[in-house]
Amino acid sequence: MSEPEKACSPIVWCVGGSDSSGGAGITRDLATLADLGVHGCAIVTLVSAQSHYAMTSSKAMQLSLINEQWQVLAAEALPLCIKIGAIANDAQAKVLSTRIEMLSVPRPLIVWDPVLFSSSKGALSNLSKDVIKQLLRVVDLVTPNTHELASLAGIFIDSEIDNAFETKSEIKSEVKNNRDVRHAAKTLINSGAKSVLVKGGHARWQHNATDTYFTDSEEIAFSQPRVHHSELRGTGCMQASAIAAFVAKGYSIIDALTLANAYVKNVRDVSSSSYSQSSLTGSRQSVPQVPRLAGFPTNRDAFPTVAFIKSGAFNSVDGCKTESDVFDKHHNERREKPFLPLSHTKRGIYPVVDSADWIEKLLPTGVETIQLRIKEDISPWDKARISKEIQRAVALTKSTSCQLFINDHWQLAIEHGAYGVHLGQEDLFTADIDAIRKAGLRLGVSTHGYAEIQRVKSLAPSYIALGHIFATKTKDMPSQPQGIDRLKHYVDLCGGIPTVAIGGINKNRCKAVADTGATHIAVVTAITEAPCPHAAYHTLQKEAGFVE
Ligand SMILES: Cc1ncc(COP(=O)(O)OP(=O)(O)O)c(N)n1
Ligand SMILES: Cc1ncsc1CCOP(=O)(O)O
Ligand SMILES: [Mg+2]
Repeated sequence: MSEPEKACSPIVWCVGGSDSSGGAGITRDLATLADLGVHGCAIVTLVSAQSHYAMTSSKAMQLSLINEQWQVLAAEALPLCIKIGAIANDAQAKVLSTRIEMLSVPRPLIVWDPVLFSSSKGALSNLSKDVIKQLLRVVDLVTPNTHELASLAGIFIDSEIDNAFETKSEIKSEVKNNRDVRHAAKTLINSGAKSVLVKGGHARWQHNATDTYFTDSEEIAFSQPRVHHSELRGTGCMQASAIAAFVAKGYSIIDALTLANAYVKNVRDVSSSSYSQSSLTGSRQSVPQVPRLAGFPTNRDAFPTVAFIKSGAFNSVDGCKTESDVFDKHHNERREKPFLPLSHTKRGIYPVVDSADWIEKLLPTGVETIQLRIKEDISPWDKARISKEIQRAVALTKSTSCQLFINDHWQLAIEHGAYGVHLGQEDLFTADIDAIRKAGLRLGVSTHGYAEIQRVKSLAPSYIALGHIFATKTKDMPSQPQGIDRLKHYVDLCGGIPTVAIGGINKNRCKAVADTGATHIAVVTAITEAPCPHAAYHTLQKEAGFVE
């Protein structure tokens, strides 16, 4: 399948050093951006002479040249994202920090891959603690590996050695397990960093390779099976550039992190397969592994497992001693115990309504799936009344073949023996998922993009809802409408788990939605605001091609 959006290329600036081997640095950044359909501009900070195995020298660009590169680009067009890699010295870092601070709002998202050493083993950067602190505070996302994280956190943790060391690489905090990762990342956040993505490639203590994203309120883990003997250089550059590329293409930051993770996995895979082939034909020793391009990730197996972790969650997961245990447990356990599948395999329109009366009204249409969505913030409902309404809805559908999902109120759905429960992302932190499964109820879960889909797949639910596809006036949505192209990708990513498309779908749009392969189409106003709801239901069924 091709990439979803192919409008004119968005722009990303790359600030960093050249690597003569092409394996890393700004050369790799630009190749990554081009591979993902983004136009890359370059602000070169240093020129390095390096091969895949060694770096012989590196020379910093003059400040005037850094300034001139920035100015000439800014005069033309500001980018949607700026990716920063190696910075040669304090003077350069100060210029960059000042320039970033001067950008007008809304400013580009700034991603800093804090490269200190080249993967071909040589120092690239010699920054003092003060400029590192300043940089950390002006950028939006910093993407250290665990060694770089230790160095960065050490700056803030170890205040007594303040004057004893000149360079940040000499100041280390301990990062030997996931607890240390979390502590060090939190140190950066508490010291003013807006968000940190700690890459797990060097975290040998983890069973999987888990990248963890921290903000002051979130912690999200992206896990892939660990690759043990990769000789590929420049993966950090690729990942940070890919994040910048996906943000520039309009993806949310967590979707950009998910897509970039999948992208790097694909680059690793294609590069290592061509590398092993070259070893069959020639002497492997003399052939360095060079990165190949992989394009927009569309293959399901490239995508990481995603876990959203609430503060304190680690203490409440049985038998888990470390955070990585939690990720593994989360992944494996849910996969082993899927929710019951939907009883009806036929595709259909799925009305979402706010009362048992509506259900009674729509049942004669022969509707096969329906949802009771009572929102206390929209109209005054007390618990007793909600309970009665759910009880009545269950009674109405019991002797029919209609599958009734209850939105939000999972305890009452269990208590009254509903067919299923529909939960939102926030509900997943609080609802007792095991209790719903054990009670034999089906589960549907809302998602709004790649990261949430990957999160929810681990639960093996009865369906995954994908929204909102078009603008809707029924609900204030914090996310952007997804559109048809992305919906197609999401349906594919769900890999056979039934899907429900929702949001702004009406009779004119339901054919395009159905053509994506979404199993069901959920609608509120297309039915509840129609002059004749029965006729509206049948028209939607027909327009979607669900009936002749
Ligand atoms: C089929 C379907 N998809 C999505 C939603 C939205 O559910 P949720 O995220 O729980 O938000 P609220 O509906 O509770 O506002 C849904 N209800 N049904
Ligand atoms: C509950 C909900 N969740 C995502 S969009 C939506 C509302 C869909 O309503 P409509 O079909 O009227 O756009
Ligand atoms: Mg809900």
